[in-house]
Amino acid sequence: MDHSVTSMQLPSPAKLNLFLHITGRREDGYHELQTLFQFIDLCDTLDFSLTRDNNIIISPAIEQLPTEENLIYKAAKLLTPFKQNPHAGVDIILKKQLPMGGGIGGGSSNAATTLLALNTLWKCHLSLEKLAELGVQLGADVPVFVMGFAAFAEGVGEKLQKVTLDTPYFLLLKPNCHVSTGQIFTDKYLTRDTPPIRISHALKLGGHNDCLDVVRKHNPEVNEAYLWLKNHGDAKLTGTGACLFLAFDNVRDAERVRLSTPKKWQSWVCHGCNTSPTHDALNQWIKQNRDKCPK
Ligand SMILES: C[C@](O)(CO)[C@H](O)COP(=O)(O)OP(=O)(O)OC[C@H]1O[C@@H](n2ccc(N)nc2=O)[C@H](O)[C@@H]1O
Ligand SMILES: Nc1ncnc2c1ncn2[C@@H]1O[C@H](COP(=O)(O)OP(=O)(O)OP(=O)(O)O)[C@@H](O)[C@H]1O
Repeated sequence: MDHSVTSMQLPSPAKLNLFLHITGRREDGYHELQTLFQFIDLCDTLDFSLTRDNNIIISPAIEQLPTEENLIYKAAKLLTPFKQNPHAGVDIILKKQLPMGGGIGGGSSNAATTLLALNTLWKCHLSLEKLAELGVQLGADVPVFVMGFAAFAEGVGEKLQKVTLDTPYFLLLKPNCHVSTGQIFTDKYLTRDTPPIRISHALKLGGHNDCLDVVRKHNPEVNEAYLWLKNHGDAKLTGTGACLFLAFDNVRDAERVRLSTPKKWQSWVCHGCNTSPTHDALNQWIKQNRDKCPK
């Protein structure tokens, strides 16, 4: 078989929460949210190569993370009951660029990219909706990466309405610390009763991040970076942090502020997107391989 149809390289982008309101708490402890998700063109890359040995191999390993806990592995495992060929396996090479514990959803994105790639390579023929339903077991942020459109989200982040947003440039800052999502969501002082808003309100007026004060309290580095970034505009926290971001109309202004960023913090200039780069690349792959793929 042509090698191109047995392998696939896909980007795995980060997301930003342009705002994050916590509107309630469910009985299982999870929080009801309202958020606006946008993708950015800052990405990990995943290379998938089909094998015939029924194994899931991921390299290089992520430091201090056993393979069985890697969300890429868990996503591949979730799809194994749906493989057309029970002997099909996969070798996956992960080129990691996204910082972990940054609130930009790198792990969830890797899981979604794996679901999308293997659904095609293993010919599972599952719909995006079914993949999102499987993916939410791995993390609240997986469905938006599976669906691949910028979205107003409710529930725990899985009830998605497609939106079209402005696509500014962002300066993204990663303070030198790792925020535990679980710790933020269990803090007794977290605001959990922001009144729900309508999507029209969200699109017109935006919102705030209810996690910001609690994250700043637990993480002095985030506080310091927030105060620094605020001097340059409307600084925001994504998810439960640690990353902060600021929107710009043009790339020059974003680069100018980045140049003055204290070197102790990682920083990137990136572009907001309404479609996930994973979907753009997957659609391209499908177009190129349509005639070569046996049904
Ligand atoms: C904060 C966001 O990034 C916003 O997009 C997500 O809601 C978090 O998604 P995530 O990192 O995929 O989070 P998960 O792995 O599902 O959950 C981590 C922990 O955070 C808490 N958690 C998470 C999401 C949520 N809506 N309510 C919660 O209370 C739970 O204690 C959970 O054990
Ligand atoms: N493939 C993966 N890439 C990154 N992290 C992973 C992966 N698999 C499992 N993890 C675990 O998930 C944790 C959170 O990683 P992730 O990059 O998704 O953080 P995050 O950006 O804060 O996510 P979120 O915005 O969803 O809270 C990591 O600390 C790591 O232990």
